[in-house]
Parts: sequence; C-alpha cells; structure tokens
Amino acid sequence: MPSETEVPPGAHRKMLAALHETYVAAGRPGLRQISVGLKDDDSIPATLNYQAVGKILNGKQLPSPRQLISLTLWLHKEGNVDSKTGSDYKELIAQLMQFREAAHRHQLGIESPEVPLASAETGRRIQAPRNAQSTVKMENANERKVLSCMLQSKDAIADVVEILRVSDFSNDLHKEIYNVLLELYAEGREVSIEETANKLNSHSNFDIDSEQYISTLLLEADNPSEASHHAEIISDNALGTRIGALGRKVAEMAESMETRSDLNAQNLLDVLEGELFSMVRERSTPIGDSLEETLDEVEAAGGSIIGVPSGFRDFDALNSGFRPGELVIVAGASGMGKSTLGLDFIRRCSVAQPRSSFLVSLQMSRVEINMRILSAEARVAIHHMRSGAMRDEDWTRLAGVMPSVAAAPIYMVEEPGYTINQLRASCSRLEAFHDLKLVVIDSLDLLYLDASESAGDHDRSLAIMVRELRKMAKELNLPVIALYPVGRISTGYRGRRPELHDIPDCLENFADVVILLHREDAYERESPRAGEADFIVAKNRNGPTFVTTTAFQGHYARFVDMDKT
Ligand SMILES: Nc1ncnc2c1ncn2[C@@H]1O[C@H](COP(=O)(O)OP(=O)(O)OP(=O)(O)O)[C@@H](O)[C@H]1O
Repeated sequence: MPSETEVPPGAHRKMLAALHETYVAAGRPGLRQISVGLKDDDSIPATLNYQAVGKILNGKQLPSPRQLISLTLWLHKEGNVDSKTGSDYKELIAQLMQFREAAHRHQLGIESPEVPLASAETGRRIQAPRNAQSTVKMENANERKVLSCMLQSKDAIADVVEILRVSDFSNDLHKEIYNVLLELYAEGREVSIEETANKLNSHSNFDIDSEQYISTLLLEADNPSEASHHAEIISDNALGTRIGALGRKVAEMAESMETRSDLNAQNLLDVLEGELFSMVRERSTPIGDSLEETLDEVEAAGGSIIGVPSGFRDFDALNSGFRPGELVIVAGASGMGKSTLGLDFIRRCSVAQPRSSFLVSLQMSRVEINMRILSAEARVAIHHMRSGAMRDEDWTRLAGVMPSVAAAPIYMVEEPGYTINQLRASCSRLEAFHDLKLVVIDSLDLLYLDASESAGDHDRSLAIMVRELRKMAKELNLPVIALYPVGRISTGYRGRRPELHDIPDCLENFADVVILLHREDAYERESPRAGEADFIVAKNRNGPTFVTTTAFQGHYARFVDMDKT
C-alpha cells in the first residue's frame, strides 16, 4: 500500500485499500503474471501491461472502470478469493467502482476527496450510495444480462435483434444502450465498451458515467448463448405490460362511449383487433415448431423453388425465389426501374396464382399502379394508357387480362406518412386473414418511424427501421422486399455500376439479400447493352452472390427474362 503522502486519505486510497486486500488474498501475484493472465483470459474485458498494473496498485494511476473490473476479476479468479474469504466479487467490484467514481470526480474538481458513504480502509463493505445520479443502478437483471451478452458477442446481437424491440426494455438507459449496440452492429463496427460509451454520450443526456455503467454490465457476464433466453423473458414481460395497457385503454374508451359521439363499438373492435393481432403475430415460436413445416416444403419443392417466385428464371434457380423470413433490399439509382421491378414481383406473386401480396406504395398513386400492372400484363404501351391514345387492339388486349388482374389478391396502401408500426399491424392482419405471401415497400426512404421511436437523425432512424423490418419478416415468416434509392448525382455516382458500399451499412448488415439494379442505357442511350438490365445480387445470406441479366421494357412497365422479349 502506498504511503499517505503518496496517496492521501480519500476515495482513491479507499479504492486502493480494498484492491490491496484482494491482491493479498490472491497470494500477491507478480505484475508480469497478472499482465499475462489478463491477456490469456478471454472472459476478462481489458488487458494491461505489467507497468500499468504496477502504477494502479501503487496509486500512481487511477484505473478506468474496465481496467479496474478486469484486475479485480482476475485476482479473484486466480487467487480463488471468493472461497478463501467468503467475499462476493460482484459486491466488491460495485464498491470499488463507487470509490473510483468518487476519486475520478475529485480529480476533475467536481467533488471532495471523500466518498459520500460510510466506509473504512479496512475494506468493510459499504451501503448503497444515496446520490442517485452517480449511482450505478443494478436493476432489471434480465435487461442487464442481455446487454452483457451483446457486449461480449456479435452472435448474441444477431440473436437478440430477432426477439427484442427497443420499447421492450423498461429502463430508459437500457433502451439507449440497446439502440447503440444495434447501431454499432449495423455499422459493422467493433462492439467495445469504449465505442458503446462514446456513442451513448454523443446522443443521450443521462447523467452517469457511461463507461462505468457499461463496464458494470459485464459483471452480469453470462454465456452469450444465453442471450435469447434472457431476451425472451424481457419480451414476455413487455408483452404482458402491453396487454394490460390495451385492456385499460379499451375499458376507458368503453366507459366514455356514452359521452362521446365520435366513439362507437366498431372503434373499440378496431383498436382491439389491430393491436391484438399485431401482438399475437409478434410472438416468436421455437424453431422446432417450424422444422417439420420446413422439411415438408423441401420435399414438396422437389427441385422447384421453395420461396415466392420472382418470375426471373436465373434468380429463382439460384435463390429459390424469395424465401419466407427474408429481408430483401433492391437498390438502384433514380429512374433505374425499382418501382417497376417491385410491381413485377407483386404481379408474379399474385396475378398468375392467387397468392396474396401487399404493396406499400409511398410514391405512386393507385391509378398509376393499376396502369402499370395492366400495361405489363396486357403488353399495352404505358404511354398509350397515360395519354388516352388507346388503339382498338390495346383495348382488346386489356380486356383479355382484366379478369385475372381484377381477381388478383394484391393489397395496397398509398398513405403519406405511413409508419413502420402501421405496416406491422397491416401485415399481421393480412397474414391472419388472407394468407399473405409477399410484402413490397416502395420505398424505404419514405417510410416513417412512429413519433415515440423517432431517433432524430436520418441514419439512426433508417437503422431502426431496417432492423424492425428484418424482425417483422422473421416474425411473420414472409419475404419483405424494400426498395431503396441510391447515388445522388452530386456524389459522382451517376453512370457508375452500383456497389454494395453505395447503400448505407445498416441496410447491408440487416438485409438477407441485396439486389443492386443497373441499366447502362439509363445513362448512355447508345450503349451496346441497350434494353438490358443487371440484377447484381451483391449479398445473399443463404446462397451465392451472382449477376443475372434481364430485359427492361419500360414501355410495358416491366422487366422480363432475356428470352421472353
Ligand atoms: N413509356 C415509356 N417507355 C419507355 N420507358 C419508360 C416509359 N415510361 C417510363 N419509362 C422509364 O421507366 C423508368 C422509371 O421506372 P421506375 O419508376 O420503376 O424507376 P425508379 O427506379 O422506381 O425511379 P425513382 O427512384 O425515381 O422512383 C425510367 O427510366 C423511365 O424512363
């Protein structure tokens, strides 16, 4: 222990006293031994060289939260201190962290050197501090465990994102940390304590030491493979809370029916139905429940495709159509034909066979969509329809396809300001009543988050939206195709073949399939490849990446296989 001249009485000295007590109980290991031990143990969050260990133990350097936790954990583990002294390392670390926090604040000139707690250098255990703002709250054990697993493993993040939504967390700070972890994951960045703390500090106003709080989450360290288990518990509790709130809301509405002329029983039923369906559908089922169904599908496929056919031979052969649960991003420059392609997928799903599809059209009217579908099915030039310059043979062709188009179970919404929660509710309802098979969103940049979830800046909102879409695709076991415009001319994109890095990282990371759409003649009319369009399958989580060439027939508002021109 350093002398009082070197480290005067106060929080730092108290921290050192407790740390030394552990160091002695661990059998006074050498500095190099500690340093190597920290390096070799994967479960320890930080490494330290032997000089740094010396400086910390001699009071010459105040450790960071992560260093302090690492050192204490290693000493406890290696020295078998728990069983020798009967002390609980979690309690000790919580105590050390409070001393460290007080010493740190003192160094910054915020507080006196004393810890606001009754304690002594003898290492007697202390009581919980009363200063709530600097306190590390240890509440919501499951939430802390999930976050701890996510901090340790990217696989755990991938597991949890399919189960939990931000609003499932009851603690606001945990919501924010969860958001930050998902952002780091979406951006493909390292999920470290420092990165997480930095991001948390940059967009939240919590009056806590972020790094300290996040470090203490690792005290909950559980096997990351347990992440789903904890996530299920949180999700279940959140669902219980939502059901309770729904019950209260409907009861309140029912009571005010007598005095409010704008309310009737149908309104109550609508609220109940919409919210209940969305809750029922969100319940994830164990994978075992669907194994038999999967095998049935494989058997039934017998060489044909398992998913919803895209209508393009090569794509269907290589990707097996659009598979249930897949999130597909179709990206391309403006005017490249994304909306046309989205409608092609809808037509192929619903016109030839009565499979239900849902088109979220946030930029085209219902009339424009009907025209495009009729043009493509009947091979009547779209400009004839738009201008009213229809010839007799055009009418004859239209008449031929009208019955099948009119009967096609294509559902559609064209609502400005449409939100992801509305989308989820609509899809749940369509899935329950109409056996929905495919969802196409035109386009993702026009979809909104609900006000309560709005993240302020565009990138964050997009990341939240895309992971919600992925979750929805998995929950409903449907392929969800989202169109996304890329490449502003001002960025020098024009004319270039699109690449995966042209789309935001969050799209790349959360999508199962990314199709980049490119037509050379969109930029160069005289191109030798005029009329050709490339589907560049640049990411494919469950299959190969490849490029397939199709024909763009803009006058018929459609793409077709090359041999069908
Ligand atoms: N009558 C026509 N004959 C030939 N091509 C046409 C005709 N009408 C439209 N097009 C072409 O179709 C393309 C527009 O397709 P679409 O609306 O699907 O593109 P997009 O990628 O969704 O565009 P944006 O992102 O701007 O909405 C344009 O390249 C346009 O030139």
